[in-house]
Amino acid sequence: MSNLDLFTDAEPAPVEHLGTHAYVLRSFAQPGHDLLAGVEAVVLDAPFRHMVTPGGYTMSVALTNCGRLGWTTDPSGYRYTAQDPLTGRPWPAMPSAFAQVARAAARAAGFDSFEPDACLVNRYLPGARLSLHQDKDELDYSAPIVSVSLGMAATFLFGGKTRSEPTAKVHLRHGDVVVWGGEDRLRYHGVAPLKDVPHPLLGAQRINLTFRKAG
Ligand SMILES: O=C(O)CCC(=O)C(=O)O
Ligand SMILES: [Fe+2]
Repeated sequence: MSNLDLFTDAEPAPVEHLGTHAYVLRSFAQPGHDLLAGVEAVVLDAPFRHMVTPGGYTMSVALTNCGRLGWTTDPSGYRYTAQDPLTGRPWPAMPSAFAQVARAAARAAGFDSFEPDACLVNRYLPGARLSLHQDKDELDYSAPIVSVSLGMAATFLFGGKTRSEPTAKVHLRHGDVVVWGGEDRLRYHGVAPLKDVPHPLLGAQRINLTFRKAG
C-alpha cells in the first residue's frame, strides 16, 4: 500500500505553525493507520521500562524503541544503541505503518525524503511528564523530528533555543502529529503532567511515537 492509499479519504490535516519549520498537523494519523497494532507488536518484543537519567532520576515516562537504533539512558549517559539493553536483542523492526505515517507527516511539513532509523515509543500514565529538553543525541540535525500522539490528550510545551525562553502550550490529541526541523530542530520541548482523562481506545494512557534519523 502506498502512502497515498492511506490518506486519500482523509481530510487534509489543518496545520498550525509553532515556528518557521515547526508544525502541528491535526488528526494527521488516522485510526486506519494500524499504529496501535504496531505498538502492541513492538511492546511484545521490547517491553516498556522506566529508564534512569545520568542525574540518577527514574523517568516517569516508560519507553521502548523500534527501528535500527533505539534511544536509551542510564547513569552513564544518553545514547542510541542497536540492541535493547533489557533483552540483548536488536530493537524490533519499525512497523511499516509507523514509517509510512512518519514519512508522510515529514513530507506534509516540507521535509521530503525523511527516512527515520529510530522510533522512540513513550508511554505516559496519568501524572507522567517529560521535562524540557532538546533532542540532540542524533548525528545529523538536518532531518526533522516527527512526533505522533495517541490516546489521552497532553499539553506539549514548545520553547525556544534556550531552556529559559517561554514555552507555547499545545493541546495534543489522539492522531495529532508535531514536526520540527530546520532552524527549529533544537528547540526545547516537553510534556506537562498528564491529566487523567481516559481515551476511548487506549484507556488511561498516552502513547507517543517520536521518529528520528539518529545514525
Ligand atoms: O511525548 C511527547 O510528545 C514528546 C516526546 C519527546 O520529546 C521525546 O521523546 O524526546
Ligand atoms: Fe524530545
